[in-house]
Amino acid sequence: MHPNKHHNQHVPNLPLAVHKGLSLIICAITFFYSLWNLVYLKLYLLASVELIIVSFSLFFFIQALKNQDKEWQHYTLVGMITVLVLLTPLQGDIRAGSLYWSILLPFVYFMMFGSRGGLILSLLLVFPVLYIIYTKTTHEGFLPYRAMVNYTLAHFCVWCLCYVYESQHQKDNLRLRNMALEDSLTGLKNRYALDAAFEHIDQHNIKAFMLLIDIDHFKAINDKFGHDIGNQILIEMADNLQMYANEEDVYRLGGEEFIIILSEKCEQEIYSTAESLRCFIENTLFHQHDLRLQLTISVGISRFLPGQSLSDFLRSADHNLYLAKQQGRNKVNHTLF
Ligand SMILES: Nc1nc2c(ncn2[C@@H]2O[C@H](COP(=O)(O)OP(=O)(O)OP(=O)(O)O)[C@@H](O)[C@H]2O)c(=O)[nH]1
Repeated sequence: MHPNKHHNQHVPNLPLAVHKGLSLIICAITFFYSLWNLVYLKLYLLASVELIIVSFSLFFFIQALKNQDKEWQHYTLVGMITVLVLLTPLQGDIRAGSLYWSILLPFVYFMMFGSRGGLILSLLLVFPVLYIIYTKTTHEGFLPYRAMVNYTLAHFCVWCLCYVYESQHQKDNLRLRNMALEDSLTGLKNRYALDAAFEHIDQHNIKAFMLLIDIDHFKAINDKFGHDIGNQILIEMADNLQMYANEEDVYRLGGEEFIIILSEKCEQEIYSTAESLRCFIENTLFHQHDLRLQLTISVGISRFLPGQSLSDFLRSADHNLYLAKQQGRNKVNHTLF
């Protein structure tokens, strides 16, 4: 083990989904209609509303490009599209077919607000659309009623499709996210999850400590008993570490290295926890098939200093771990007091 031999690779933060494309498309289409309504149809109120929407969607697009889009902007954008889609047939002639655009709204709602938000907003949309169909369709041959039934059925089908698709999409996203943050062998959180935890510590200036734990002479176990037994030992070690800390605070960094993040404790408590963990592992027999293995760990502790990067936080723990190994292993090394 050498200090600073790893922990330097940059792990990007996953960006929040932004709807750049949607705001740009809305901007372009609405601009086209605003010119049409202004110049040809002379529908000045509608054209003015459309030009306001053009300006907002352009603004949202620029914000999204800079990854500075806010939640209220998403709501405002969707609100504006809804108003536009409903206002156009009210202002103009329903036979021009502008109400057809309303069939797209459930897609937008589900895309922007997920399955629950999409479901509610799509349901709310039905009432004003039915009102418009009823009031703007000529009352002959049951036309308004036939149009309302057709619209309701079509809307219901789109609604179901969007709901099924978006629910599955959300489940897949959650599963992928968990997979991305989880160590596949031990089920512990991985380095990516550590990045997220560190961001929280850094942002809230939390008094946090890192225990960097390394199994002593693990290579010898692999060499003597094989890689599979080595893997089982790592799993058993992960279980043991979880008994010493909140499950959420234990990470596998890779190989035979683990991390425990402890917060809101004093230096003495941190040292005592690390020391009792070391003793516990030393006195625990690892059971693999008919093998009974006794293992030891070395621990390096670091304290998070405000403004420090994760690499620095890790480097400091790594240095203390290196010293623990130098002192003969089965040791806790720290510079806490
Ligand atoms: N079974 C198994 N072995 C792994 C895994 N990842 C890394 N290793 C092995 O872990 C061993 C780590 O060995 P070293 O870093 O040399 O250190 P060590 O033998 O533990 O000795 P010290 O750390 O100096 O006490 C290497 O043999 C790696 O092949 C894994 O996922 N499964």
